[in-house]
Amino acid sequence: MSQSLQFITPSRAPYFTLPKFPRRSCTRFPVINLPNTKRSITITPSLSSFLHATSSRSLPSGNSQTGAAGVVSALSVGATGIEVDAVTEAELKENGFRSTRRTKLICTIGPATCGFEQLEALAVGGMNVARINMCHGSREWHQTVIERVRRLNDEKGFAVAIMMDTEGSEIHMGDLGGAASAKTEDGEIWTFSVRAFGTPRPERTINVNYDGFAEDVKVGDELLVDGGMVRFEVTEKIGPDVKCRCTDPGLLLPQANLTLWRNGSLVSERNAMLPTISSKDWLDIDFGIAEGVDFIAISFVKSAEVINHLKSYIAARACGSEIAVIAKMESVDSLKNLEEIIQASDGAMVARGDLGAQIPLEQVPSAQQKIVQLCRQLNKPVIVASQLLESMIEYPTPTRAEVADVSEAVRQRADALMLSGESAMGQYPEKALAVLRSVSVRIEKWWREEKCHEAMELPDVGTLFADSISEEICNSAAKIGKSAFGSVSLSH
Ligand SMILES: Nc1ncnc2c1ncn2[C@@H]1O[C@H](COP(=O)(O)OP(=O)(O)OP(=O)(O)O)[C@@H](O)[C@H]1O
Ligand SMILES: CC(=O)C(=O)O
Ligand SMILES: [K+]
Ligand SMILES: [Mg+2]
Repeated sequence: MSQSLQFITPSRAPYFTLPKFPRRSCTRFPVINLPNTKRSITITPSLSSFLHATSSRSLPSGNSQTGAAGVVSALSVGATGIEVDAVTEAELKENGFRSTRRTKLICTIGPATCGFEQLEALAVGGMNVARINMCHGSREWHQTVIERVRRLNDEKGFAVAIMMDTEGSEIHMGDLGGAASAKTEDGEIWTFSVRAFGTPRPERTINVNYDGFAEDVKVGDELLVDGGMVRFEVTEKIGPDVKCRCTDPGLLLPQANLTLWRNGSLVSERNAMLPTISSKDWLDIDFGIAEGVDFIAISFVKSAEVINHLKSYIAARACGSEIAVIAKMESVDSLKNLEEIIQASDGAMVARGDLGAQIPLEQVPSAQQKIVQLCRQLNKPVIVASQLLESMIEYPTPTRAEVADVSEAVRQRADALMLSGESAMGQYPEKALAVLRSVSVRIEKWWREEKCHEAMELPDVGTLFADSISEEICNSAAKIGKSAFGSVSLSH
């Protein structure tokens, strides 16, 4: 943690800091002049990409001198210079200290972005974290991606972290016999089955990973694929085969999640007993620990217990490791136990894709607002994920509604925004990232200038008497700053 952040809130972890930075070697950059400050400082690429933006949240607005000083001190200041990564350095050179973006950007890496040059283009475009989703691809495939990201960091001065996302044991489809997707039409009958199909597989058949599937479903149930992107009605059960009629057509993607609804309620039968971390997930976690990933995101978290268990496991397996555990909020259970899960985790993700299949879609925005706000109050980083720029999988420009959605997440002060299909298999990954970046920077500027960011009351966090005094001094300093400059985040 940087000194300035300790100065701002001595008893708190910085509000924007994800706890771990990717390992990389430190290459010294030449001395440069920073336009806003006229100060000559040495910039070194570093692991502090998450730190510097934290500070911009706490800066008084409308005073570049104070702002610059705040940022300078909030960066990791080594004996010989300030540590920033290559992207921040470019931003600083171009626009000065006030330009530094605080909203971090996460890109899911898939076939569209796994090449070294493609990864480099994303890093140049502002990717702070590369996410690998263990639902897809082999461990060897993921290992190659990790190795390329590390090489980018080492050779080119980036500070891109790696997040590994577990598959989880929720019910999902198998692959599509090698096909990238399968189109369904209204009224078509498809068979969902736990049987293994030979090749070539019969037409319109889908494997399901959960043995109890045929027993759990009832004729008349609604089957939602991929958070409701495609819908079926169960029409018949024949042994292990479940025949379904397509009611909302769309594209089926490999490994897509399946959710059952009956009479307007989510069905959780025996699948509710499946462990949050499956045996395959544990092997993936061992892989992640061995590869030294920076974050492990746990899918379909139901309670704090699983987070505590995983944290103990990591501590025992990787002594001294700082792998951060992110709880993915994508189930009804996670919403019921929100506070205890967030408290136990190092950060949370609003995983709106699957969440939208477990609660009515119209409740997703309020769930997002609640999770983001609670994370802010509990001082945990929070990621808003899924369908931020869904149309950009196919088109080079976003819809106005998507831009408004991204803006709202930034205005709520989400710490990070995540691309999924847009960067994993879309046609315009770099353009989608550029939209996230420009919208983030614009909204941050807007709230600084118009002083319109979300007000926030934080609970007292000083546990010791000395902590409470320090906290009070900081709050008072922030209030003085606020009256002088009009806008200071009292929170940090
Ligand atoms: N490593 C990969 N290999 C192949 N395709 C991938 C890979 N990662 C992602 N994809 C594709 O991108 C799509 C969106 O990725 P995303 O990570 O959101 O997956 P998902 O299946 O929706 O699961 P989750 O709920 O965990 O996000 C996937 O459905 C898949 O088609
Ligand atoms: C990211 C994720 O897992 C979801 O939105 O479902
Ligand atoms: K996943
Ligand atoms: Mg999910």
